[in-house]
Amino acid sequence: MARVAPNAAVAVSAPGKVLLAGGYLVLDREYNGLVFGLDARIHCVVQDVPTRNGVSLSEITVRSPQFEDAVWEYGYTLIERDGGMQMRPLRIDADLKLNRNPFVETALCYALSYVTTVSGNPIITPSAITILADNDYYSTPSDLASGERFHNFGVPISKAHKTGLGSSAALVTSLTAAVLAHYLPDRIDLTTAEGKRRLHNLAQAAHCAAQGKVGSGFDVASAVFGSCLYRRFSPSILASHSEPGSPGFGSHLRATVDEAGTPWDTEVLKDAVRVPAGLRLVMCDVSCGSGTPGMVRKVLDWRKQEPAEADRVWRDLQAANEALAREMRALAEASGAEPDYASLRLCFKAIRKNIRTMGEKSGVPIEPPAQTQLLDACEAVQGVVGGTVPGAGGYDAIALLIEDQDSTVAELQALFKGWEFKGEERGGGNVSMLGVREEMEGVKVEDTTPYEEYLIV
Ligand SMILES: Nc1ncnc2c1ncn2[C@@H]1O[C@H](COP(=O)(O)OP(=O)(O)OP(=O)(O)O)[C@@H](O)[C@H]1O
Ligand SMILES: C[C@@](O)(CCOP(=O)(O)O)CC(=O)O
Repeated sequence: MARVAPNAAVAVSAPGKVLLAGGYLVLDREYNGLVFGLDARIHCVVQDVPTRNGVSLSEITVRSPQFEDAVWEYGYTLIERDGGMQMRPLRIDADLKLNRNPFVETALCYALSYVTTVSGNPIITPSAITILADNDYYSTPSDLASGERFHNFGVPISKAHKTGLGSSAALVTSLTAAVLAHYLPDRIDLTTAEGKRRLHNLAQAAHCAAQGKVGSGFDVASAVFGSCLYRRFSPSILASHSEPGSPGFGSHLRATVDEAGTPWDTEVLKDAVRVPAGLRLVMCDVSCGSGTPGMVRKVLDWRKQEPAEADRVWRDLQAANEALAREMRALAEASGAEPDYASLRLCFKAIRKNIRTMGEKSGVPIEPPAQTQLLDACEAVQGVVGGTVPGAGGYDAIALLIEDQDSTVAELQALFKGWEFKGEERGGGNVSMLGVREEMEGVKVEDTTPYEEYLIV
């Protein structure tokens, strides 16, 4: 039987995200979210492992060399009755504990199950996969003295400080894309709309399975398509998906990904999202204690209890979010005259006001007073147009739209240097600017040369 013919080595990268507007709303298909890709990417390189003396073991090794103990070795077996590909973790540490990475394991299981079903060929050749993450996922520029392209953090991933850029979605997307490009070079083209759509569907299915719940998927969508106005898929598309290993999983997955039965109703509007020339996004990491657990559940519980009041808040916030997207696009398309950011400022004010209402009414600190003070202070800086608590909000981050000039960045840095969180039980935190900005493009097939020094040869 012929083997699935791989490319010798392929590299793919996918961007991180910020949900500038639309947190909570985007969980409901009635509403949408304004999501920006960020220029912090996760890169995956798949290399063919040559067979020795004609003998090849069915093994795939995945390494994430920036972290300690970040090697995952898998044996893979095709399960009978079309059950898909089973990944068996092989490496066991001294305490007989398996060091598992559910995102890597599930993404591989889904991608290889899809590859074997599409190619009709059960034989997958062994490979070595390297994951490389841009440093901003786990640090700020001032944390790093080395200036190394891919910093060695010297800790296990579980101990790394996450900055909230959506590492798991970017990882699942780039890993899935790299496996598809490696094993199905003639059957999927990630530069086409159709190829991206299949990648999106497969990565959403794997990401939901790995995290054990069907979220809105805005992070996977922006990892695939880049910045966009996003309307989620109906959760029913994935809610009743069969389990890997169960009879028919392979065909079911293929039908879902290729939209053989039900088409996916995801809406990704790329043209609706622009950043006007002369402006940029800035992300700031706030370490002011940890976020409140269960924020999403509490907000949704309140919405269920008070549907009429919640609908008003949802509608007002949606209108404010749409106005922001519209205004940014209008400014991007306007030419000539000196730009006037007055309406854009009002859009941010309206979003923040509605978010605070949502937080007060549901009893969840979405834009808590500490973040209100910080955002107000940022908005008073010359060149700052406006800001939000992105995504689910809380104490973790702020996102700002600013004039793209060094003086504004320097003034913000100075503000953050002396910033103290006051008047809350969560004192002692600090604020730092990440080295990232918006990125319009999603998944990219990359040249492998820049990664070579990090690969096992
Ligand atoms: N560089 C990496 N190498 C291997 N696995 C990684 C890497 N980065 C992230 N992961 C996987 O993703 C998990 C983190 O996912 P999680 O959803 O908790 O964070 P996140 O996606 O960064 O969150 P957020 O949506 O708040 O930004 C890690 O525990 C690990 O399994
Ligand atoms: C609250 C929510 O709408 C956004 C969460 O965003 P983030 O993980 O905080 O960036 C949840 C979701 O969309 O899955």
